[in-house]
Amino acid sequence: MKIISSETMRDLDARTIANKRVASLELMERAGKQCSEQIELFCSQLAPHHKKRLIILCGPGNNGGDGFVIARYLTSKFEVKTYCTHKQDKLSPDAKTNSSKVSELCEFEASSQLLNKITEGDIIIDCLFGTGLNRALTGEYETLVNSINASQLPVISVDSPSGLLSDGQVPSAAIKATITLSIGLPKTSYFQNDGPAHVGSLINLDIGFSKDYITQAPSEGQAFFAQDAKKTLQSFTYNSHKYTRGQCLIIAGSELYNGAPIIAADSAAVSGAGMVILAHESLRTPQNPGIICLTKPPDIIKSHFFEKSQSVLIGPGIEINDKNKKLFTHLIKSDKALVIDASAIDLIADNKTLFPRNAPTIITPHAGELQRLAKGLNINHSDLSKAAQHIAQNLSIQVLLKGPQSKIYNEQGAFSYNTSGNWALSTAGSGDALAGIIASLWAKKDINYYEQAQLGCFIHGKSVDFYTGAKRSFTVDLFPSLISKVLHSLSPLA
Ligand SMILES: NC(=O)C1=CN([C@@H]2O[C@H](COP(=O)(O)OP(=O)(O)OC[C@H]3O[C@@H](n4cnc5c(N)ncnc54)[C@H](O)[C@@H]3O)[C@@H](O)[C@H]2O)[C@@H](O)CC1
Ligand SMILES: [K+]
Repeated sequence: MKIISSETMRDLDARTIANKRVASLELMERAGKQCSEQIELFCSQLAPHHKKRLIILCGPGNNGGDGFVIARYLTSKFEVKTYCTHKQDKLSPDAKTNSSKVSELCEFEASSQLLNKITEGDIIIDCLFGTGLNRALTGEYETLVNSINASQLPVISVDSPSGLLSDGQVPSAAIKATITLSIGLPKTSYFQNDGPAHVGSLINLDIGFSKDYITQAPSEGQAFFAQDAKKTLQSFTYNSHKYTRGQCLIIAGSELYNGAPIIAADSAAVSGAGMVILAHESLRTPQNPGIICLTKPPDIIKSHFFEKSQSVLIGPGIEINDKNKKLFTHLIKSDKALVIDASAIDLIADNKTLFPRNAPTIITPHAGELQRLAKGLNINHSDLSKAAQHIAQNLSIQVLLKGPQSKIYNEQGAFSYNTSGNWALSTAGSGDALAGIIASLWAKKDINYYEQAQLGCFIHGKSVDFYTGAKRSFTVDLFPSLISKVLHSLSPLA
């Protein structure tokens, strides 16, 4: 999905309204309704004893207007308190209209009391400022935002965490959101400067801007959202069988790291491939008995398992020894779609003359692995994003640079941000699941490999977004069931 500037977003709003495609109040109604659905969904995932009392904070502009619509939709379902910073007659016209529909539920001109009020609730809905914020927050706003951040309460920001400027800078204070509900299209501020540290999980809400306006809007980059995932997830036909669904081979593990292959294989098996073959070094078995396990296979490259596989994943938990070095060179020379993860990434530099390959390749490094590879290839690695782009173009491969906002570069150096996931992913074994998911999605011929890689990264992140327990208690054995939940949310036919 296209990322646009806040200025372009305002222009899109204005054109839509001026050309009478959709009335401004109707746009606000759609925004508020969809936000309230997402808030309800968030509440449904909380522990049963959680009181779910909502505090909606509304500013003077249309961002506040969205808040009044949300209040109207949610008041019959939750205990809702709505506070507005301004008097009703000082609000923007649409905010005023919507405030009048809930005026008996709302306290106006409440700025000075807000500090005491926020702790009367359990979830804060931030509708103070959206794309109209044009300067740093000061005075009471700055104090309020700092107190909200210190409150340890979940905050759902509508369209933008209040205080985040359109270039992603936070000159004074800004809400550190748990979730940001982006209205219309994602804005540059989410991805630049201080943006990533403030937006939390991103969800984009399509409120029905006309397709031609969106096409004409200048693009500031690409990001992958649930809407993209829905379009990219392939469906299978009634006569699918295990071979048409694809076969993927996973070469992973060592005596020491014998869990990594299990996580990768179990994640691959639930992501679409009809057959998953695991070649590994220990007697440990995956959760899924359908996975074919080859323990210490003598020469996997000569086996029919290799021949029949459309994709091969190499890396999770492998030891760098002569046998694996030789195997790696064979794989690079082969015509298989390759997913290269973990310590196998370290073997690329010695094989750099074998690139570009004749088949799609993706590497999935975290920052440290990318730095090592860049060093090995004599590429400047002071700026990791530039190094990733350089490597992608030079070797003609895809590079998935893992991090809080993972980026996926294609062979031409263009990239897209992933928008799912949270810090629960920062646990050992998480990357093995990601590599397994992508290998599974790549176990097919004639697909758009770049789109499928983005889909894989999105599914992986969304799995932990769907996890309803304490984030710190998330363990990687939960990936298979969560992946299945994510896929089902993307399509009832998944
Ligand atoms: N028709 C539309 O334009 C739609 C707008 N929508 C919502 O409206 C938002 C944009 O609305 P607006 O353009 O009214 O802008 P905002 O509601 O973001 O804020 C504008 C107001 O904040 C004041 N302000 C700006 N910076 C400030 C600061 N640092 N300290 C104190 N006050 C400050 C301005 O003077 C103005 O009164 C979007 O982010 C979105 O949430 C949605 O309802 C969809 C439709
Ligand atoms: K906001």
